[in-house]
Amino acid sequence: MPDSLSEETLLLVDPDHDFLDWASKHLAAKDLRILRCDNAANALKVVEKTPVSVVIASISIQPFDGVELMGRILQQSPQTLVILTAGFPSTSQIIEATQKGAHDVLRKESLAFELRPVIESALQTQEDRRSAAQPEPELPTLDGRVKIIGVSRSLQEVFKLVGRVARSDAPVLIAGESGTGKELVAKAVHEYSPRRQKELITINCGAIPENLLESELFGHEKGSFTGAIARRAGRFEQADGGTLFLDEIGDMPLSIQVKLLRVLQDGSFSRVGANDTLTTDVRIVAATHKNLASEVASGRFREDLYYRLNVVELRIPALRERPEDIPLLAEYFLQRITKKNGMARIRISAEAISALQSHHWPGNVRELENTIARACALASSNILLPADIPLASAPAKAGTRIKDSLDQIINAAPTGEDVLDWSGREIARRALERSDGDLKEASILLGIPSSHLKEMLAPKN
Ligand SMILES: Nc1ncnc2c1ncn2[C@@H]1O[C@H](COP(=O)(O)OP(=O)(O)OP(=O)(O)O)[C@@H](O)[C@H]1O
Repeated sequence: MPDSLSEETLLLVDPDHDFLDWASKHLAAKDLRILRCDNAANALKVVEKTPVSVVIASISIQPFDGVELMGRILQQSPQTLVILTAGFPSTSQIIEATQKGAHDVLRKESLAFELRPVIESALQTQEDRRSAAQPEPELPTLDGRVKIIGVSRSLQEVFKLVGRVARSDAPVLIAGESGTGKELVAKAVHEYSPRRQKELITINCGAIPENLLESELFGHEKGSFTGAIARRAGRFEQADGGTLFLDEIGDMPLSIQVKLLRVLQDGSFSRVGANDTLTTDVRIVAATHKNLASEVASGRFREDLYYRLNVVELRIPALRERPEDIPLLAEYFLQRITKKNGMARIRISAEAISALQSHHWPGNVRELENTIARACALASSNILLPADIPLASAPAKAGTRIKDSLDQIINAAPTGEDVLDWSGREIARRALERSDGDLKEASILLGIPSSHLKEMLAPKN
């Protein structure tokens, strides 16, 4: 350890004595005092008596767990940095621990490489903070419900960021390819925020025609346009006190971007056809699969709005960049799909997992979910082998099948109808039929968002 980190006290809390021995040796340095405890009650007594700079504690310590230990330590010593460790921290453990003030949450198995640099940087943070340290505000107890699977480092960093930003009102911009889980992350931001008792309203800016989007967002007065038969509140009013999730913000027309900017600046807006100004208290979470900076450069997105929205950016990595998430995601979808359909348990072979991990996944997690759903439907035994998994990079035979299906669709289109409109509607209708009318299920089957499916089903003029 560098000299600048001298005269610090580090407390290791873990039930495993071998780990305590290893970590004490591994971190030993001149002028670094290392204390150790194998239970939480004693650790608390140590912190009561001795100023401790950094605590590194196992989440599964006894007689109360590491998260509770951290809460009690931070109550009496808000300056202390607490790092929690767990064999396999769950999404909610990471978010909650970070939100309740953990400096970091680490997987046990990565400690051999990470422990020393993490402690060094924590001690450095302590030095930097020493003069101006402010206690973290106490946070309400949270019980998030959204289930997000992810063990990759990159996704766990996203969870930590969610934990940090959820409690503020700052706008959040979630970026990532289609199907990476942007909507799930938006839900997590809401569910872990103090606004969670109020509504999370979602609107897909790309799926609503420009002339309707304004009234959808801001509401309208009776008679303000043909079809406005009654006064109607918009999404901004409905979401008052809660969160408004603007999906596909990159598709929002420029005329509406100006109005959104006004709400972001001072919380005010007017219904379509009204002169008076209303105010609202809404937290904005926006998402896009587009590169908004290039949309700004090409004049399709307002620069001032971009900076207003991009106060906190959460970037969700593509699935192909985090193949280590695939085994757990596949298992999660398998269990969910078989349970939902009352099917017997289906397992997945190691070879099939390898095949999934080497696929490119242009449709990301949605495509994986869809692939597992199809594999379950077609499975000939209770174990999925590579041959049971229909991946898109399939051989030429698949191309022939697609051509045959296309010929069938084109031949079946009624004369006088636009074949593209008709076939889109037909595909959507068949998927819905196969899913017993369940829109969500049908959208998974096709690998498209349900808002697109709704659009495909709508009759065209
Ligand atoms: N980490 C994850 N854990 C569990 N399910 C996930 C995860 N990521 C995505 N999913 C599932 O994948 C599907 C697509 O996710 P979601 O709709 O949040 O993606 P998106 O990025 O918003 O997509 P789009 O840009 O097309 O709207 C959903 O069914 C969601 O539940």
